[in-house]
Amino acid sequence: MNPAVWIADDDRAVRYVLAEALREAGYEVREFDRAAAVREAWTKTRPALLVTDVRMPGEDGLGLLAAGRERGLPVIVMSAYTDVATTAAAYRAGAADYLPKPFDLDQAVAAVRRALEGLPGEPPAVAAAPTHALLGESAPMREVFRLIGRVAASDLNVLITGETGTGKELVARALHEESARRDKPFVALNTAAIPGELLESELFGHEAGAFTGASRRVAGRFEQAEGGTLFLDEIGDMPLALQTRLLRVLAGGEFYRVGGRELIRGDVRIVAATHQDLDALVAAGRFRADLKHRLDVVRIALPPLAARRADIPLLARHFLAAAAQALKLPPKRFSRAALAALERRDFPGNVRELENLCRRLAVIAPGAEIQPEDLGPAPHAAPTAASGWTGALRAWASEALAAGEADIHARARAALDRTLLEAALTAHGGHRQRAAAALGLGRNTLTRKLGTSRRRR
Ligand SMILES: Nc1ncnc2c1ncn2[C@@H]1O[C@H](COP(=O)(O)OP(=O)(O)OP(=O)(O)O)[C@@H](O)[C@H]1O
Repeated sequence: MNPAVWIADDDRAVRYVLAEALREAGYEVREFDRAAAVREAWTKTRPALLVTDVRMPGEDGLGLLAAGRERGLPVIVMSAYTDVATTAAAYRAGAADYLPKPFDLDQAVAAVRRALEGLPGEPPAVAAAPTHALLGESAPMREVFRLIGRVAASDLNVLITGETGTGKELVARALHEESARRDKPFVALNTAAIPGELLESELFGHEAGAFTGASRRVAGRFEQAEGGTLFLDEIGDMPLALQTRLLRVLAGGEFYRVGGRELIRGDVRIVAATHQDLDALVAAGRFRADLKHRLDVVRIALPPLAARRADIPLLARHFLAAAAQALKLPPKRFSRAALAALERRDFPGNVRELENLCRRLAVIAPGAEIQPEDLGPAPHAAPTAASGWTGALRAWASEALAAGEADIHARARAALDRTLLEAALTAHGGHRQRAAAALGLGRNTLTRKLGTSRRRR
């Protein structure tokens, strides 16, 4: 006999399309419009799987989820209300899967098939809903929330990828706050912001006298994060020697402080992030493949803001209100036209750039309602091949190529970085964070580039 799948949803249209798709896939389907009807039915017979909506009149789907789990039933939860907290709550309560509405029917059928193939492990204890400010309603962000909810409770290492300013650190925090480790520390270490020679002692700590200037024992980030989560930002910038060391620690779960003899056992979940293409770094021999495998167990790819423009109004309103509150300024709002203009605008610095613009507007926009003209000129489009400096660059490259010079690309990049950075630092009185924001770079990226361009000089 075909496995029986029950669907509970007060929306007839959803029940209908889902039921049809599942029947077509060979399942025996029964439909229910409320939780009470399901409860009554399973006193007589039980399905192989229950798919339930969250919001229904009367008892909600999370109640059914709990009751279903008590009966050992796999339960898939679906909802139009997707945020990290509800998604994670559903997983914590033992949902086999979570389908954000509107969902793709193939995706729903695949989820049913997966859930019937194997029950998830025992659900971890349910805790109070944590708070964090990861916003988004667009389809790609819903998918991100789903992934966070799904993997937060597991202890798997996660690799977060995405351009600068897309929210990688926020995702790392959300993973921590939604996990059983939430009462333990979340410790972040930016690999790019710390000189290579200091990184080892930053990570693993050191004993007094381990090196010149080490006057007392210092705990490293690994120790500080004990029982919690260690967020390694810009992991692609980690020097190779340290990658080897980190790999050993991850494999063995033990380490020594620098200059120390005491073996320390650590229980730390690693969440790493990079804006670089780690696979390309591996191919280029700049990142250890075995370390990548350790870190890249689950990958969460954050889309650039350009791939989720629908979220711009929501984010902009939030940032504007938050800035007004933080700076104790009278609240302002965006006119419709201003929001529409923002939605069309390019933000190479992603959410961070949008946030900075909103802060600026909270302070400088003249009226209570922000108009399109208050937004200021859009960031300049990249110059075309015919215009000024690319013409000069082309001439330079042709010459260098003709002369058979080496490292042309690296030298050109170094010169490009240096020129942009110097211009931005001059324009912003040497203030790194402002210079970075003006260029559409994260502060970390700027720090890294400053290091690189200084070394090359
Ligand atoms: N989805 C979001 N909702 C609300 N705020 C966000 C969101 N994404 C990013 N932000 C805000 O944008 C800023 C940049 O985010 P974050 O530092 O997490 O980015 P990042 O990808 O780690 O950047 P970098 O690679 O430069 O370190 C932060 O102030 C963060 O709070």
